[in-house]
Parts: sequence; C-alpha cells; structure tokens
Amino acid sequence: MTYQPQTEAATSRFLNVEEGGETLRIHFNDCGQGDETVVMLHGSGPGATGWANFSRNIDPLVEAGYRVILLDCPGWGKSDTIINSGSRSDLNARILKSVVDQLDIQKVHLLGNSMGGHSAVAFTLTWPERVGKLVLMGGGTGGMSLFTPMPTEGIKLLNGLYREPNIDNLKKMMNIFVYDPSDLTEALFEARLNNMLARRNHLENFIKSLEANPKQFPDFSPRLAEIKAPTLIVWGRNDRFVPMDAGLRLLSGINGSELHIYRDCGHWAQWEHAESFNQLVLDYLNRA
Ligand SMILES: O=C(O)CCC(=O)/C=C/C=C(\O)C(=O)O
Repeated sequence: MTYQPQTEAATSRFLNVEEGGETLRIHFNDCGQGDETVVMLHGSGPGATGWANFSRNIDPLVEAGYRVILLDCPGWGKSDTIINSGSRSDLNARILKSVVDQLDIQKVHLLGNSMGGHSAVAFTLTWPERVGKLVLMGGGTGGMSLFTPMPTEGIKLLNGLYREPNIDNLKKMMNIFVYDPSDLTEALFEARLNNMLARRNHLENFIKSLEANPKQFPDFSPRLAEIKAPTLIVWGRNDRFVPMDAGLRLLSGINGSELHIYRDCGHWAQWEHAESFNQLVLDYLNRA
C-alpha cells in the first residue's frame, strides 16, 4: 500500500494534565501505529511546536514503522500557557509522563531538540524504566560552556524575539539559527511568525518565567552518569545557540553514549541535514 504522509490536522489531539494544582490542556500529534513509540520534543524558540520543529522527520520514522508523538510543551503551540518559575526541563518531563500514562504507553524512545533534549534528560533521570533510547540534539543539559560566553548570541536573539516579536527580529534569529540561511524561505518565516503571534500569551509568559527564574534549564552534569539508556548525541559544529562543548559534556557524562557532529550545521540538525539525520536515527533505533 502506498504510504500516505501524515498531516497536522489529522493527527492533532488534546489531553488534560494536572500540574501544580491546575489543569493544563496539552496538545500533541499522534502519528502512525507502530509497536515502538518515538516522542519528539521541540526547542524553546518563540513559535516552536512539535510539528514545526520536526516537519522533515515525522514521515520517515512513521514509514519505518514507529509511532511518533509530537508534544507541544506548556507555553508552546496549541498547549495551554504557563508561567514557570522552577526547572522547565522537569516541568516538560512531568507533562510528558502524564501524557504517556494516559495513552498507556509503557516505554518510549525520546528525541529532543535543544530544550527538548534537556526535557528528555529530565524525564530519563526521573523515570528511567520508561525510556528505551535517547537522541539528544543540540541540548540535553543546561550549564556553562568552556569556550563560549553565555548567554550565547543565539539565545540573546531568541530572548529579544520573545520581547519584540516581529519579522525583523525573527529573521535576525533564524539567520544564525542555521548554518546556511539561504535554505530559509519566506513561507517558513511567515508560518513561524503566524505561530508566534497566534499566542502572544505564550511569548509574554516566557519572559515572565525568565524574570521569575533566569535559569529555566538546570545543569544536569553531576547526574548524567545515572543515565543507562543508550544515547545518541547529535550536534551542529556551527551551533551558535547551544555550543558544541555541551555535547562533549553529555558524551563524557553518559557512559553508553556516542556523538555525531555535523559539519556545516547550526542548531537545527534535524532540519538542516534531515535526510542523513533520519537515517542516523533509524539506524540507531534499529540497532540491537
Ligand atoms: O537555552 C537553551 O539551552 C535551549 C534553547 C532552545 O531550546 C532553543 C531552541 C530553538 C528552537 O528549537 C526553535 O526555535 O525552533
């Protein structure tokens, strides 16, 4: 039978999650029907969503026989908004735990981009028995860089875009987000701007969260050795948001890990090198 590409509308679902004494309506996309599930966790940029971050990765994994769940973390996409004053990595992990519990999924592979990587590590540290393999891309822990002053130029532009969400600031951020900005189309900018402006409360609450706690993503370095899940770390050599040495920290901390560094690649390996990335991930997941 010919494979039918997944669509956002046909896979869109909502669940309620209790968090901090409140009920949050959480959005996710549920794609495919495989026995094994890959959860994709997006980054923290304004306008990011599961679907937008992983648009080039969903079909190849579903076609290969995986169920793919794309979670919109609270404060992004169609999920409810939140002001977060604790660890956002752990908040996202708690939300994911409730979603997989409600879906009755016992074990998941986690694929996280940037903040999504931080959240995947938080989930694994708290519920290790629920994790198969980890794929951490441009993220996995907060903390300092040995070489790059923090916040990085990318994170400064990201925060600037949250404060002043307009097309000029979006282009400034996206131009250093990827290695080769000539791949970025006006349609992509427009879709991203529309995503952002559709939920101004998300943007305002991200800034309020930073004011309440500037360190939204804790440094998990001292606990990385607790992670037993086989872990594939993926980084762009030219990442100007989360510097590559964070990937080296993950590699030295997580015993069963290996690292793939893409040349000519910024903070969005899954998009910039989609074909190769998809094959890399599938080979890793299929490996005994
Ligand atoms: O500050 C950090 O460590 C995480 C930054 C981050 O998650 C940035 C991600 C950006 C995107 O993935 C996006 O905007 O699509």
